[in-house]
Amino acid sequence: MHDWLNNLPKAELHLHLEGSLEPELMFRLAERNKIALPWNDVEALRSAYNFGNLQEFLDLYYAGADVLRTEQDFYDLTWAYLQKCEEQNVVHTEPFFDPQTHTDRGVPFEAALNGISAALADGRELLGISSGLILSFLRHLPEEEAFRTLEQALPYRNAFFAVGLDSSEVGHPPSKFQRVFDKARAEGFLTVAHAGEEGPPEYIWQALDLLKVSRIDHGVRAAEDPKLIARLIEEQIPLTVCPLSNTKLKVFDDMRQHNILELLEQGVKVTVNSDDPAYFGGYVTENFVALHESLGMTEEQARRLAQNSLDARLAY
Ligand SMILES: Nc1ncnc2[nH]cnc12
Ligand SMILES: [Zn+2]
Repeated sequence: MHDWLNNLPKAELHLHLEGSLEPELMFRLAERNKIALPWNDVEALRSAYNFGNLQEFLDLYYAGADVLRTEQDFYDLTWAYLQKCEEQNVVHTEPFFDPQTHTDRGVPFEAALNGISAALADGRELLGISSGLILSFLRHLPEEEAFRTLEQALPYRNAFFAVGLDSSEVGHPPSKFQRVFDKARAEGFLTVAHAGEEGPPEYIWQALDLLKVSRIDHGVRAAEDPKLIARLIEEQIPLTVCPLSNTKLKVFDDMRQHNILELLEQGVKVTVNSDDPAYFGGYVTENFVALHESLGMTEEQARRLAQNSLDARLAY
C-alpha cells in the first residue's frame, strides 16, 4: 500500500540492536538457552508493550535482553534486523549496541561484539547493506564503568567507528561523560549522544559543546530553544528522530503533535529512524507511513528526509 515509501533508498542512523529483538525471537532464544521468561507467550509479552515514559520501556527492554547469551544469539538478532533492512530498502545502517547490558550479566564482551560483527559483515557481502557500529554507554551507570567498557573495546577498535550515550536521560546529563568521550575522541572515534528526548535543550548544548557530537539522537526538545535551533540549522547538525518511539514513550501524546516536519521546513537536518522497532510498532518504513498518515507528509518531504539520512551517514 505504501510501496513508494518502502522503495525510497534510505539509511537508518538510530537503531538499538537490542530493541530489534522481536517477541518470537525472544521466545526462541529463551528456549534455546533454557531461560524462563516472565510472560507465558508472545501475545502476553506484546500486551505488556504499553509505556508511560522512557524508564518504563527501559525496564522491559533490559529484561528482554536477558535471553541474549551466546555469539550465535547476537548473530541471529543482527541478521534478523538486516533482513528487515533489505525488505525496506535501508541501504546503510549505523546501529547501536550497549555492551554493559550484556557484560553486567556475565556475557563476555567478545560474544556480543563478534556475533554482531559477523552478521554485519554478512550483511555487507550477501545483502549489499553497508554499516558501521556505534558502541553506546549506559548513562544511568557511573562514568567509571563507561571507561572500563571503552578499555575493553579498544583491542577491537576496527569493529566500531563511534561511541554513543543512551538509557535514562533525565538526571544523567552529557557533562557526566565528558572525560570518557574525550578519551574516545583521542582514540580516534566519532561521537554521538541521545539528547533532548525527555531531557531539556541544555542537554543538547552539552552534547555539542562538551561531547563534540557529530549527530544528536532524538533532539526533538531543541524546538523549545530558538538559539539552539538556529545553531543546528547553521551547522547542519543531523537529528536522528524516531517518531513511533516518541509517541509510544509519550514524548508526544499523539503523532499529530510530532514536530519533525516543522523542524524539516525550518531547515534542520532531521532524519527518520525506528529506535527500538520490536517494541514501538515498526521499522523505518512504518515510521515514514505514520508521518504520511498522521502529519500529511508529502512525497517531496519524504524524499528530503530519506536524502538527509543518506547525507548524515558517518561510517563508510
Ligand atoms: N529511546 C531510547 N532512549 C534512550 N535509551 C535507549 N535505549 C534504547 N532505546 C532508547
Ligand atoms: Zn535510542
